[in-house]
Amino acid sequence: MELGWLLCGTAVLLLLHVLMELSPAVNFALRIGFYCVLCLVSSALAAAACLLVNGGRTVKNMRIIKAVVKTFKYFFGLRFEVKGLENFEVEGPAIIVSNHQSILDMMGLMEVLPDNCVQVGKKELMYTGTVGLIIYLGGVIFINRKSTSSAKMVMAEVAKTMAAENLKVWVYPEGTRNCTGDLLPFKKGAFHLAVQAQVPVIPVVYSSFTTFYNPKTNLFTSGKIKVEILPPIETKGLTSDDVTDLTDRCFHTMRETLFRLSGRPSEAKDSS
Ligand SMILES: CCCCC/C=C\C/C=C\CCCCCCCC(=O)SCCNC(=O)CCNC(=O)[C@H](O)C(C)(C)COP(=O)(O)OP(=O)(O)OC[C@H]1O[C@@H](n2cnc3c(N)ncnc32)[C@H](O)[C@@H]1OP(=O)(O)O
Ligand SMILES: CCCCCCCC/C=C\CCCCCCCC(=O)OC[C@@H](O)COP(=O)(O)O
Repeated sequence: MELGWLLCGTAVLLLLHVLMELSPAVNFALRIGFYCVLCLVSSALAAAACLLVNGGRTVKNMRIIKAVVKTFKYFFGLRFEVKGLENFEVEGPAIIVSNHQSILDMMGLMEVLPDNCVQVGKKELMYTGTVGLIIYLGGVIFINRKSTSSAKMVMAEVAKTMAAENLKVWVYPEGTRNCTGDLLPFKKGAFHLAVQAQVPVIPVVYSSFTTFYNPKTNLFTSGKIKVEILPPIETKGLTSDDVTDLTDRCFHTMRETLFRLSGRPSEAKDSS
């Protein structure tokens, strides 16, 4: 009986292996499916640990989440080469902005996440089962992207509490995932937040995933991701009139870095 199950299991695994070798679509679906299952299962286990250790929703839970998610890269053959971690060592709160390519970014995020740092996320993430639960427990700030006024209100509240709680806040200024190898124009929320709280902006750039991950062509193989944490941009003395300039400056710096890390000729001057 047990031998029967063993043979059956081996046959299923072999079949999946052959299908993955033959069809990029199957390979892609199985690898992304596995990533989602890994997130859902790990989130359930991590949520139990967070509740036991820290008792509820707190940024302290990010340490537990980080420890778990940092192991995921080994399942997918991903390697990170990180430079500039010392740039996170600013005194007090800061806004961190980075490019956002895929749901796989959670691995890159946790690879470098500094202490006392929460992310801004779309409110729909709350309804992703155990993943929503762990994101809630980690203290993520939820915004409604469909309502600018309510998003602005949430951000203004964050600007007030950042100093009191010595928080760093991680924002994806493109506002959505973008896996084209370039940046989308930046939304201004992160930069308003930095100016309102008078805290520095720290840009973080991940090299393009396009050589190993492309949902349009069902590409998902192993690969290397270069990460660079850039020097902080000071906002002391800036006012809301300076937000557009600050946003543009950060966009161009990050775009140039993205192209350099991805081995692509710089086109930063052609577009804004
Ligand atoms: C253990 C296993 C675990 C498994 C899982 C692994 C890990 C999970 C754990 C934790 C990690 C969680 C990570 C979550 C990541 C989530 C990622 C996302 O959800 S990205 C999408 C959501 N984020 C964003 O959208 C942020 C970027 N967007 C913005 O900043 C926007 O500006 C906005 C605030 C949302 C508003 O956007 P909207 O499109 O409505 O408007 P505009 O940006 O065009 O602005 C219009 C207008 O308003 C002015 N403005 C904007 N913000 C402000 C402000 N705060 N104050 C004043 N004015 C503001 C802006 O300048 C524009 O005016 P003008 O054109 O005149 O300049
Ligand atoms: C009971 C409900 C069950 C729902 C099951 C949902 C399954 C989802 C499981 C695992 C997915 C892992 C997701 C990890 C979190 C990813 C955060 C993220 O990258 O969000 C995308 C968001 O930034 C931008 O969204 P859009 O690009 O605008 O779209």
